Amino acid sequence: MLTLEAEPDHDARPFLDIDFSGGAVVAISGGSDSTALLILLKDHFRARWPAAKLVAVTIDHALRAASHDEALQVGRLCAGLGIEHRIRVWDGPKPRSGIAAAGREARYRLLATVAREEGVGMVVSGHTADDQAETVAMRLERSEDARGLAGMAPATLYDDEVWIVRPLLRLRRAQLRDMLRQRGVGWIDDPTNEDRTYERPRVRAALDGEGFATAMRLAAEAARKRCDLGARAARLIRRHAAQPISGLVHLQPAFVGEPDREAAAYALRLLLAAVGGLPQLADTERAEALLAALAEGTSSRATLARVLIDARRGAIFLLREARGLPEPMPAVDGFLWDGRRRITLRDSAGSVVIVAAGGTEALPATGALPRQVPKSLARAALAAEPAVWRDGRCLGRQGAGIATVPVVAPFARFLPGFDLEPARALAQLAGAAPIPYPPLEPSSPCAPRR
Ligand SMILES: Nc1ncnc2c1ncn2[C@@H]1O[C@H](COP(=O)(O)OP(=O)(O)OP(=O)(O)O)[C@@H](O)[C@H]1O
Repeated sequence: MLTLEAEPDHDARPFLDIDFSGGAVVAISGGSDSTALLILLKDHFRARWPAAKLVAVTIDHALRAASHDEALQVGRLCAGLGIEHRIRVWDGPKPRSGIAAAGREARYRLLATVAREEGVGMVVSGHTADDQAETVAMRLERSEDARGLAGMAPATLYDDEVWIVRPLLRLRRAQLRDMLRQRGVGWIDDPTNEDRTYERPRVRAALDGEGFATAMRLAAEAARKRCDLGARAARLIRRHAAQPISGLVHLQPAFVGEPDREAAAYALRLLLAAVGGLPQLADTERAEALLAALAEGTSSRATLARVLIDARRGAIFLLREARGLPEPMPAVDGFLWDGRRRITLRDSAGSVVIVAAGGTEALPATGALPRQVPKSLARAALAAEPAVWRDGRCLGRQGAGIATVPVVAPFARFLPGFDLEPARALAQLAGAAPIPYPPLEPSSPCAPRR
């Protein structure tokens, strides 16, 4: 049996550092890994968290004829174990290409919805070391950004609210299958897992023992590096960045002279993504080139990753560029507006309200602007902010029971635990709600200092 730099007893007790007091939703497809997860969790809850809620959920992707019956089969397994089981069907339109990614997105959305309905803050998934090694191998092949080589995080915050926890990331699939066989529990083999027209099954088939060990070693190194770099960048953001008015970030010129160049470039990539409202960080080379240009200290204007960078004597400003802003649209609860704001409806039933860019009406009187903020930039930044309109009248940032709540753009949908420190710094900068702690003990990889 292969163990992976395991902490003592980790393999035998994968749930040891997880706080289940708030209960858990178990994501179970019926495959071997999630079936093993369910069995092990059931034991763990009985022994350690007898009063906590455990609910199993199967998503029927409705892509194969057998999926409905398989979901019912999982329901019977759960009934035998005395665990509540829910089935949710992905019944939206299915894209022709990118079906795996769309399915994953729908799955997390449906799982998180059940967690909210059940009043549980955590979804537990059965991702294993095999899944992790495959993920890293695929990212290596695509020569993605080095931070992606960290693979899947032990805990990822979804939609600012629900933690997706992956306790089996250091266990091998073969170990789990052995355990199931010993207990006489069967599982469902999804034919898609063997279908080599898909990338993952191809990578899986090609990954031998050595490839597996290499991928896991790379992942561990990349995770350490990503946490460390993130913490250094977070310090620079806290030290040098401020948001004098909504949508406008002010960077002190000393930022570009910071000796930790790697952290400064990373901080700039994070800031650009946050201001531009993008889920992915700006390109490293371009961010480094921008940093070098800014370090020359001359007045300049540039755009990168939907952000206008305005450097002038004594200040650098970042604001969302005016191009490509969302069209006016009806307000929908939970909608991520331009990647930067979450629309929340409190009590606006029935009223037709449009959220559109163009909040210049919200511009404070010139006297109220902080001294270092040029009026033209303030105006441009506020024009790229959302505003609530009703019957042709602008109600400002909020009104008619609608609020446009700031979120940390690169992490608004998925915040991998590796990135908690920079996400916290960006949340503070944007005036977003503080990011909740993961349900992990502080000794876990990337659990933040409290
Ligand atoms: N249809 C589904 N319903 C609920 N959870 C799912 C579903 N598909 C995947 N998951 C969750 O995501 C994890 C990883 O997904 P992946 O596609 O690798 O699993 P799988 O091959 O379908 O099944 P398993 O991981 O159980 O062997 C699963 O272990 C499970 O926790």
